[in-house]
Amino acid sequence: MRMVIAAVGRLRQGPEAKLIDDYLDRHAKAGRALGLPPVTITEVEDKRGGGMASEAPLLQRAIPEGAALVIMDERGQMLSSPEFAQRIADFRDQARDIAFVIGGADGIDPELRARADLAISFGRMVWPHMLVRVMLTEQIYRATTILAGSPYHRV
Ligand SMILES: C[S@@+](CC[C@H](N)C(=O)[O-])C[C@H]1O[C@@H](n2cnc3c(N)ncnc32)[C@H](O)[C@@H]1O
Repeated sequence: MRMVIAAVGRLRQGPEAKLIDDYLDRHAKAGRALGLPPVTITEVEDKRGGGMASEAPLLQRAIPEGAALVIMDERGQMLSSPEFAQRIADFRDQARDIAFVIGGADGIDPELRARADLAISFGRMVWPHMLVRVMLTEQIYRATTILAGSPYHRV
């Protein structure tokens, strides 16, 4: 199984990168016993500024074939953290890779959105894509702790 984040934009060193590294490191350690692999991030950038239509094939290349496609989209479903954890466990139990996709300034191309197995919203407000990356990695780590039964997540 593979877990990847395919994201538009390059993240420079800074507080967001530190948080992401920390959550992914913690997920990698906690996920081992649960059959969850480390998460890798592939960043894509269309240097000609062609927007979501040009970004879509670059994102597509970063998505493993047959992977469950989970897009981050403010129009998506608002899941609780335990529900999110369960969706990850379900994909794992179906032996599917998981590809989380975060769009750029214009969002995610409609064709890619239409193919998503799951669209997740972090609320109806639009967040900067770098913060969505931080929030997503935290929720992946939180999901791992929920599946492990460890006390990081408290209701
Ligand atoms: C600056 S936003 C682009 C928003 C754009 N107006 C759209 O139609 O999607 C960049 C990316 O961050 C993610 N994002 C932003 N706000 C979000 C939210 N509330 N929930 C989930 N993902 C979000 C999405 O992947 C989005 O493509």
